[in-house]
Amino acid sequence: MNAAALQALGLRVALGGRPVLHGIDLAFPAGRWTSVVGPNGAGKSTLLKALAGLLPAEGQVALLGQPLAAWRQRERARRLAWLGQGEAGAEDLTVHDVAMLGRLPHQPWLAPPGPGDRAAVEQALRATQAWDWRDRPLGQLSGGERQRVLLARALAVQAQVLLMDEPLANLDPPHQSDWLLLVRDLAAAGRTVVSVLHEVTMALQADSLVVMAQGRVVHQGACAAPATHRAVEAVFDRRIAVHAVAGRPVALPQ
Ligand SMILES: Nc1ncnc2c1ncn2[C@@H]1O[C@H](COP(=O)(O)OP(=O)(O)OP(=O)(O)O)[C@@H](O)[C@H]1O
Repeated sequence: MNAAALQALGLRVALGGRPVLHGIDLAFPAGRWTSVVGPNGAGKSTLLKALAGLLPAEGQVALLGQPLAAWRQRERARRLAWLGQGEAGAEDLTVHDVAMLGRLPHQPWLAPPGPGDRAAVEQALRATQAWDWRDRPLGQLSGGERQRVLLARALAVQAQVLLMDEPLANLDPPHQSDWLLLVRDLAAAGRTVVSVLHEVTMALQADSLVVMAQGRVVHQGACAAPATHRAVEAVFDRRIAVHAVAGRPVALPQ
């Protein structure tokens, strides 16, 4: 049994005076990729932000066995990488400099990047096939190209835990496949990945699935388990059905 790399206990969040998460208990084991699915407004992004400590929340989040609040900020930033949804800013920075932002938690205050930082950035940009644009400003890239740079920034952190909100946004099918291979490699190397995905078929390629509705977890289980497939169909009002194609679960519209 794997120890939980990230854990939520009784997690509650209110936004604009309205409860959005109603007491979430979840454990994300080390070396596993978990996807989170559910209808619009279910609270998936809010959950991910609360797990990253980006929102005020009641209850507890533990990262690698320590409460989130007990970590020093830089130490925490080395261990938990974040890829948000539709992130703006840094338009004038080059692709290389954007990816280098992922190394900030590793660098002494005001020190220039060292060889280890440059190697991590090159590796991350090559992994997302963004290395060739390293001198271009972020603001000149297409939506999918930009997403690959932001993914590289998250990879460059080399964190034990990666949280990604809609990482496939704007990615074409080959780069979605690349992302899948990348995430599997990360999990095989002992990292913990949690991704919020609208692409249910992609989500079902994970190790385990969290199904959310109305601010609650309605199911958590292995992606291969028939009970998980039934929970996915139910949460989307049976407008999709999960079938096995070439031995893998695939969600098709009804
Ligand atoms: N700043 C806010 N103030 C008030 N309510 C908010 C705020 N942000 C989000 N909400 C509400 O919280 C609920 C959960 O939002 P969240 O973005 O977590 O859902 P989601 O499952 O990620 O949705 P989607 O699939 O549409 O991205 C929604 O009902 C949303 O309207």
